[in-house]
Amino acid sequence: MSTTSSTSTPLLQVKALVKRFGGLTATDHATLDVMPGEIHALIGPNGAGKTTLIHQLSGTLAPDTGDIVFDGQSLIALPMHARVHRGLVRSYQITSIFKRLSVLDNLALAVQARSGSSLRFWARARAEAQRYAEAAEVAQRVGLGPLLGRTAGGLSHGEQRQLEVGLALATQPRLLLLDEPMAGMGPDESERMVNLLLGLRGDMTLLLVEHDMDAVFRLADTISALVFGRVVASGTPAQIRQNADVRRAYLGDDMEHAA
Ligand SMILES: Nc1ncnc2c1ncn2[C@@H]1O[C@H](COP(=O)(O)OP(=O)(O)OP(=O)(O)O)[C@@H](O)[C@H]1O
Repeated sequence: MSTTSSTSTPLLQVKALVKRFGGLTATDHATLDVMPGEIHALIGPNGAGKTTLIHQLSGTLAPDTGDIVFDGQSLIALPMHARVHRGLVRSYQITSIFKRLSVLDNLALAVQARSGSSLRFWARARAEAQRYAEAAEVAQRVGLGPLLGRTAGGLSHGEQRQLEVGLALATQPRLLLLDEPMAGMGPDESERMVNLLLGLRGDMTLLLVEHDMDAVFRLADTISALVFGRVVASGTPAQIRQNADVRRAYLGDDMEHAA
């Protein structure tokens, strides 16, 4: 895994991505840079093309034109698993929750999926102990430390979303893509997720799509706003709050409330 990126070089460069569905242009020369170690939020009104953009980054959708450069290399020709191998991971794209298994077993399986199991017999027991230790560490990071033995299917909605982030973390991403991590959460669950994501800042790079503006403005180092498939602004939360195009797109509503 390369660690050559300097802080002034973007980890991810999204270059003029165009994706059309028939007559509809869902992403229209979408362009943005994600810097290493930052929390970058992608916002935009409903139907702006946020999910379509994330799908193109993860490799589930191929753009019509444009480029995606990760750590200096184009990913455009690479399938999803090869992007994951390079460290570009979308939460719950690799592993989904096994509801009848425990939190710890779920995470241990995700660690195993990353590390493979081509070891000789005599080394397997030690590897398994290491896997479970790492799984327990990940559980701690996502706030599920006290729930290691709990069956995943019995977790609350918010806890299951925490586990999904944990499953992605177990693959040791360099850049983690999160599509609406706060969706369907109550205030307490959202607060826990915000704190969880703040705890990851610096250790990895996060690109998240989120409608909860309070969460976005608390979390993000950089915000990019997508309107009709175009990135109309990219900047600090203060810059985005003041941006006329962004305010127009939201008709002032959510922006006014975002602290
Ligand atoms: N597979 C598809 N086929 C046809 N049109 C699609 C497809 N996927 C998305 N679209 C359209 O592309 C546009 C962008 O959709 P997308 O889901 O990316 O927006 P979004 O910003 O994520 O919206 P939301 O915030 O509501 O989730 C929408 O008009 C949507 O209807």
